[in-house]
Formats: sequence, structure tokens, C-alpha cells
Amino acid sequence: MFEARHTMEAPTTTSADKGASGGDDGSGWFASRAYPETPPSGERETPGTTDPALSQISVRRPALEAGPSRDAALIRRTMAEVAPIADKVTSYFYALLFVRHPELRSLFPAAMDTQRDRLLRALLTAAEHIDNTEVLVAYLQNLGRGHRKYGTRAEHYPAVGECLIGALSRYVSAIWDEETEAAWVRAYTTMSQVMIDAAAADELRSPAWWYAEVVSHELRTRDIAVITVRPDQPYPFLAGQYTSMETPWWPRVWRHYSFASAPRSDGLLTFHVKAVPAGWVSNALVHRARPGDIIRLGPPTGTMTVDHTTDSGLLCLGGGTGIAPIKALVEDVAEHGVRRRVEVFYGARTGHDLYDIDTMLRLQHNHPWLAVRPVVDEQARVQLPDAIRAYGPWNEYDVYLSGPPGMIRSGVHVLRNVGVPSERIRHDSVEELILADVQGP
Ligand SMILES: NC(=O)C1=CN([C@@H]2O[C@H](COP(=O)(O)OP(=O)(O)OC[C@H]3O[C@@H](n4cnc5c(N)ncnc54)[C@H](O)[C@@H]3O)[C@@H](O)[C@H]2O)C=CC1
Repeated sequence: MFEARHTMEAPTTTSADKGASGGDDGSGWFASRAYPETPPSGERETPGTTDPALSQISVRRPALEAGPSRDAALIRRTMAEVAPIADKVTSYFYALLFVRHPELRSLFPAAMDTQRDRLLRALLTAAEHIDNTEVLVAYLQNLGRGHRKYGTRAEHYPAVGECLIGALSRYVSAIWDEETEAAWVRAYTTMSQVMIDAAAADELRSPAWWYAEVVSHELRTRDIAVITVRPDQPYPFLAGQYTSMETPWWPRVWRHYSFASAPRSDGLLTFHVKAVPAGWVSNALVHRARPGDIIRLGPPTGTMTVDHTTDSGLLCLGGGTGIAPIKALVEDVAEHGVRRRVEVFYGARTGHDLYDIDTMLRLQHNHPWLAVRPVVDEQARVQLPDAIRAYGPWNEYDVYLSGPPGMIRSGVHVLRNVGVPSERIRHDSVEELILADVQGP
């Protein structure tokens, strides 16, 4: 069996679960420029610190030239080789991990099918942005914070890194050489350090997860429920963000749901859940959950939030349960009290599937700046994104897309077509959405 020739460096900050201090400074990444102190819009976090442990990391990080680096090229080449055989590589990786480190098995769900996609997605995303310090560091920090709820600790990262390199070297042996391995060791060490630091910093300000009690459960259609929960402690978030949820029936299986309301004074959180075929978590939430049940919530995440520094109009497209965060955004605009035009196109397959239309029409009734336009597939001659062509112009609007991945893709296409600049278009990652509805085996 392959043994990594380079030893994984031990993390430089102490474990996230030991109350270590740490910051979110991602300086010293592949490029020479420093990571900016202000995170991308919507990210709520404290600026980077000058923790001595971190300056130590900067020194130890690879000092590479700005621009596309040799390491980045080698990593991209590996990932291009891995892509067509991703399933095999990830299966082998987990086999290696659980044989060498059986104590880590309990951190993962009993059924590993969906987990496999997650590792690969994380790697592909990291490889894709390896030359874009800002995007990559923000992504990894988020990943590090999100890993706290799994019970991940700093000392787990070297084990994962060794098995990852073991799996890669075995399956891309044709191009694997010492230089490639050294590039992976450097990249993984740096990436895991960003995650560890972000987790440690997050530990100082918020719990790894929240317990929440279901306080109401309303079946709106045969397969859609509106569920309201009360977290056991304050849960700060922004309208337009989403969270991860674990039910008592499927331990360690987490699924993403958007907040369907802006933050409320009573602290309650509402979600719209559609039971998808073989979707374990969604079926449990729709058909099994009842008031009194206790679920777990991960931290809030996502950047599909309203920029309150401008008064541009908002164009919102919500397809199916994708209307949930759109409703939260409308409430957010209403609470800020600034008169700005908000146009919502709400798409569904049938009139019956417009399960939240009464709420949206009530909001329209109360707010003269809001227009809500239902688009029902079986009545409209065009699909949701195309429906916006009959209105506009939209090039001065900030646009929010929320719904199935196909709708997001075609929505971006239509919007670009009608002249909306890409920097004005916001939506959650399509990959996240695909994972949100992941099927069981
Ligand atoms: N529950 C939640 O909090 C959230 C859910 N989502 C995602 O929204 C989706 C909702 O699923 P369903 O309610 O079953 O929606 P659905 O599949 O019934 O689609 C809703 C509407 O979106 C439009 N649409 C769908 N596919 C399209 C395509 N390829 N091109 C153009 N328009 C298209 C159509 O107008 C359709 O009626 C899921 O993928 C879910 O992950 C997104 C954000 C939040």
C-alpha cells in the first residue's frame, strides 16, 4: 500500500475543541497578496487577527509567486485525471481512512453515499479556485466552521490528508511524482490550516450546532411542510442565508434549508421542506416530524443577502420551495423601511404547488413597493426565467435566484441575455442545491 513520502505537517494552532485562540487571517496563501480583512458580502465574521500562531503559519506557508503557480498547475492536472474516476478515488480514500483510523468512522453517517460527493466537491471547488485567494480562503473558512458540527478536530486533518494523498497517488499513478506529491502536501497543509483556524475562531463566538424544538408543523401540500423551530439559544443569521439540519431519525445526515423568514424578535426559525423521492431527511421532516421533536441546526451560511447600502430594485425569482429565502428577503427589505422596488416571480408546476402564494400576496397587499407574479408551468407558455422578459428593463436591478439547479442555470442565462451584469446576479451554489436533495442509497 502506498505510503506518503512527505509527512503531513501537524496543525500549528491547537484543536478547535480545546478552546484555542485563532484568527481568520488567510495571508500567505499561494499568491503573495494578503487576504483582505473584509470578507465577501454576506459573510459575517470578525476581521483577521494578528495572533502570533498565525504569523508563524505565514512563514511556514509556501512562498510562491503571484499568479498561476506551479503547485496550482500540478493540482489542477491531478484533479483533471481524477474527475472521470472520482467514485473510485473517493471510495478508496474512505476505505483507507476507516482502516487506518477506525476512530474516525463515528464522525460520518452510517450510509456513506452522499458523503462521497461532498469530499469530491470540496476538492474540486478548492482546485478550481486555487489561484483565487479571496474566494478559496472564504470557501475554506466556511468549510472549517461548518465541520465543527461533525465533531471534526484539528488532529483529524493530517490523517485525512495522508489518506487523500494515498488515494490520489494510487489512482493517478501515471502522472504522480515527487513534485506532484509535494505540491499536494503543501496545498493540503495550507488549506487544512485555514479550516482549522476558522473553526478555532468560530468556537470563540458560536456553538458548533444548535438544538431546536419543532413548535409547529403545517402540511401545505401532500409533500411540502412549513416547519417552525425554536433554537435552544440565540441563532443570529441574515435573511437569504441557509443552514444545515439533522433529524433524530438519520444521525449525522445533514441537509440544507433556507430560512423562510427574516430574523424575528421571538427567535423562531421557519423552513419550507419538500419531501423528495428517497430523500431521507426531507421525508422525515415532512411526514414524521411533529411539535416537540428536537432537531439540530448547523451554522448559518450563504451570501444571497440584501445589500442595504444601495436602494436598487430587487428582482427575485423563486421556483418551488425556492420561494423560502425570497420571502425572507422581502421581509428584510420591509424591515429596513427603505422604499425600493421589489419584483417577485414565483414559479410552480401547478396552481396547487404555489403553496405559499397567500403569504406572498398578503405581503404585496401590505407593501406598495412589492409586485408578486405567479408563473404556473401548466398555464404559462414560458418557464419561470423567461417570464421576466415581458417586464423590465432589469439591468439596474439586483437579482436573486432561488430554486432547482436547472432553474438557476437557465435564469442566469436569461438574465445575462437581457443585459443584467453578472455581478448583480446572486444565487446559492448549484452544487449545494444538488446536495440539498441528495437521494439515499
Ligand atoms: N427548501 C428550501 O429552503 C430551498 C430549496 N431550494 C431548491 O429549490 C428546489 C425546489 O424544488 P421544487 O419545489 O420541486 O421545484 P420544481 O422542480 O417544482 O420547480 C419549480 C419551478 O421552477 C421552474 N423550473 C424548474 N426547472 C427549471 C428549468 N430547468 N428551467 C427553467 N425553469 C425551471 C419552473 O417554473 C418550476 O415550476 C430544490 O432544488 C431545492 O433544493 C432552493 C432554495 C431554498
